Amino acid sequence: MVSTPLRRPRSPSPNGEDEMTLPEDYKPYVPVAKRRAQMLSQLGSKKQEVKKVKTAEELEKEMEEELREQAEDEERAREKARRERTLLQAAQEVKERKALEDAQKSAADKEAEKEAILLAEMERAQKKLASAQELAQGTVYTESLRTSWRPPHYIRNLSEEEHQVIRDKFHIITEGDGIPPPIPHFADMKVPKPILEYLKGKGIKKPTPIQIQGIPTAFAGRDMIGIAFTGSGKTLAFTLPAIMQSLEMEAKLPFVRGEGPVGLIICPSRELARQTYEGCQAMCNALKESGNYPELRSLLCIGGINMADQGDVLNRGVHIVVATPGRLIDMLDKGKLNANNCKYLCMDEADRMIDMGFEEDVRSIMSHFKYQRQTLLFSATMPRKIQDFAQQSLINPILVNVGRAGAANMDVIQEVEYVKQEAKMVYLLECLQKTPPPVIIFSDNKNEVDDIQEYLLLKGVEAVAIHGSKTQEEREYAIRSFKTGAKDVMVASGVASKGLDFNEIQHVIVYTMPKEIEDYVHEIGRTGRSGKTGIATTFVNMNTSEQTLLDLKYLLMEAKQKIPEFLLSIDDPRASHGGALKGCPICGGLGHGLQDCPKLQEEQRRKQAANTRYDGGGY
Ligand SMILES: Nc1ncnc2c1ncn2[C@@H]1O[C@H](COP(=O)(O)OP(=O)(O)OP(=O)(O)O)[C@@H](O)[C@H]1O
Repeated sequence: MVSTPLRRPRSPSPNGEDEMTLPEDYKPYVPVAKRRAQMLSQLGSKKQEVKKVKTAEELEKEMEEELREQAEDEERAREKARRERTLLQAAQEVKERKALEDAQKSAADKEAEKEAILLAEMERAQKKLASAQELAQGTVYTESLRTSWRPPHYIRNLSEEEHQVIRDKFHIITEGDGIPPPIPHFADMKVPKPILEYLKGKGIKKPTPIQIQGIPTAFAGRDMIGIAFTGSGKTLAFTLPAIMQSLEMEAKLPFVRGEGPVGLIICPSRELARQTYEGCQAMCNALKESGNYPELRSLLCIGGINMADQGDVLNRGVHIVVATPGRLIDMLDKGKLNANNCKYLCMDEADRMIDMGFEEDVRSIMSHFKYQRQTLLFSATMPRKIQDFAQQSLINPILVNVGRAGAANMDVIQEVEYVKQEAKMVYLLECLQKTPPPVIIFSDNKNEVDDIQEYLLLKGVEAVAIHGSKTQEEREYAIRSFKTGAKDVMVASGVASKGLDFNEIQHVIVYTMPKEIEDYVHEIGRTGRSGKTGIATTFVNMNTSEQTLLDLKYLLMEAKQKIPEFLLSIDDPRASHGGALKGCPICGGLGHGLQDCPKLQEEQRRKQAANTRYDGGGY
């Protein structure tokens, strides 16, 4: 309750002017010296009056005492005022600090709001991914595809809690409804024996975490988003289900000319497609050679090769097609292939596919489907765009995630070194001594790739080079000679070698740090594969942007790597906003927010360039 202060009525001022009202007990201030003088003069007169009662000395003493007490009272009052002032000041400081924090908090909130608007816009910009027929007929699938595969009895009998214990043990994170159980042994997945034998021969005896959860999920016919770090065995997790589906279909009714494929695997690069195709074909061969299974035929469908060479496969019906988008669309448009029987669609490196502008191509491929298919997206990173993409093309999907999307492989020892631009080439030679071959050197600049190769050749190092401007033959020669060990070093542009699985790379040298941390994760991921440890050395210098360095710093921290002093000293402007830092929703980088995402900026730049070209009448 608030009490109303009592106010005394004022008597009007005699001169009519407004006077300040003084309290009744008001005493004007008289300095100590003046009071002492007044008292002494009073004392003089009092001395005579009380002469008979008290001696002058006694009176003087009394006065002194009184004065001392007054002085002490004053000092106490001053002290009280001082204390009040300090308290007031402290309260003011607290108030100011709170106001500042509030302002910062609202800045962070504003940022989050902006991000939400941007993301919503991006979502709206994407159309539903479906075939022309489905769109025209308004077909909406609500249930996953059914397959005849079931986990073995003893696994089905385990409780959900027991399944979760296995997931936790292997750091598998899942999201979705009715998630199939994780299965930690290939044999329990009911994988055909000849394939098990083949895998064993390649040293693949136990499934990796992404395979433990991913293979049963795919075998059960569920749509899925598979996220796992580089080199964690994603390829097997999506080729094996394609083979199983093909076996099931072939067993029902053997494929004849013009039929198929059952499984379609799309990769962003020719090299990656070839590698996936070879792995797939090897498993099909193992089945056929066992004599107990029908022949399954796979087809490689990429630019730069003569499709007539695979005419035999096309003539007899094809079960699995591994393709790059451009050549696949060409084949579908020309009617050399059709998706009428296709039940299984997988996009490897889906994030890269979208980055490389294949989104429209994927839409175009989707438009060839007549019936529901099982769709899988695999990626080492999980930008927001993939989540949106999945939402538009997957039905009741399951997310299988091993480790944070975009995190680096923990089996890679990451060493970051500050090397001046002009010293890089010479230092590279020294750096090559760190490990025996094979070694991969990355640079995002094609000219730099050529320069490095030339320099190494001059220095007597057996090096090959690969980048986007090389011919198909040159690229294939480089990969072949490096894979077989004929060449010790491969100098590569990041794009040309994404997802490639080379044998036991000892050392990756990131000669020029890529702008996008995702690319860096892919590059260093060429080593430290299938559980082996590898080394990655990265050169940074003044040319590396602070934001990239910040992304790198957080990535190193997350992977519990040694952080060089110069990285430690970089402050994160967002850290002052307080609260935990969340990764960029676009690329997963930990050192920046959505608005500073280099990926988003690159995309906007591309769009702008395309618009400018269009406006300029270039088409
Ligand atoms: N269960 C396993 N046990 C041991 N090695 C395996 C297993 N599964 C796959 N591998 C091997 O691990 C290597 C990496 O596998 P893979 O290429 O599928 O990785 P990835 O996750 O696709 O990597 P990236 O994201 O870089 O493409 C391959 O040589 C593969 O033969």
